[in-house]
Amino acid sequence: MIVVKDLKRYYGSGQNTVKALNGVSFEIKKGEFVAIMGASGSGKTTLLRILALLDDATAGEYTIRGLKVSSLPEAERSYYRLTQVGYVFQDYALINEMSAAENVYVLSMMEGKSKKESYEIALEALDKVGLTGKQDRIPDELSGGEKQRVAIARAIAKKPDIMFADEPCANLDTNNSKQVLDVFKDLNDKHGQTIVMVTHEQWHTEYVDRVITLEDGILVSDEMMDESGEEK
Ligand SMILES: Nc1ncnc2c1ncn2[C@@H]1O[C@H](COP(=O)(O)OP(=O)(O)OP(=O)(O)O)[C@@H](O)[C@H]1O
Repeated sequence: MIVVKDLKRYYGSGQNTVKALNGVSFEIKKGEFVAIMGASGSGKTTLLRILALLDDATAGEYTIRGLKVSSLPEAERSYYRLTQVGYVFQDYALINEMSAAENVYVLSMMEGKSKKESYEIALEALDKVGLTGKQDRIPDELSGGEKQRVAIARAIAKKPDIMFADEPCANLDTNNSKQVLDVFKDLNDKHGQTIVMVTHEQWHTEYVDRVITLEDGILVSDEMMDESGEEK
């Protein structure tokens, strides 16, 4: 589904060049739940942002379902990003003045769907993340884990090809982290949602199929996991 070939992302120039990604290649199959791990500064967020079309690579090739997205014109990249890619941020990125349902359906409405249809899509997405009945709460009336689940609902409402999550549990305690990871696992198991998640917590590997580890912008290991989070 995703094919990445010799991806590079350099910041700055000359002696100050930072090689955030220095030639990374891998493939991700449809329906996989993949964790990207590695020390701080190893290039995880840089990689995720390029895969989600939020940033451009300096060099290399990137295809999604055979479509060479790395060389699409910006208008098409932007359309693809809006309609096909789900992204979950560390800090939820919810709009405080809007209810949970409104936060979820704002994207559907941007796509031109009616308010009624968008609201129904939002309720279905909130139901999938275990937030039935909380559609009218604003973010301040929700726990951190619930806020992140609203953000996940917003991401899945557009039925994305792929969902990306950048340290989605970074601001959550263990209990809320488990609820969020259970939602990802459920979406992956029951709906075959392809998920790529950056994390630095070893115990999160219990939830995923595969762990890709980066070190200084290079892929240093790519392991399949069994149910207990051990390498197969
Ligand atoms: N906009 C930028 N300008 C310059 N250097 C950057 C920029 N963004 C990231 N970097 C550098 O690129 C390298 C990789 O950063 P990145 O954020 O991808 O790492 P990370 O593995 O996600 O780290 P963390 O776990 O701390 O979030 C780091 O050396 C970082 O300082």
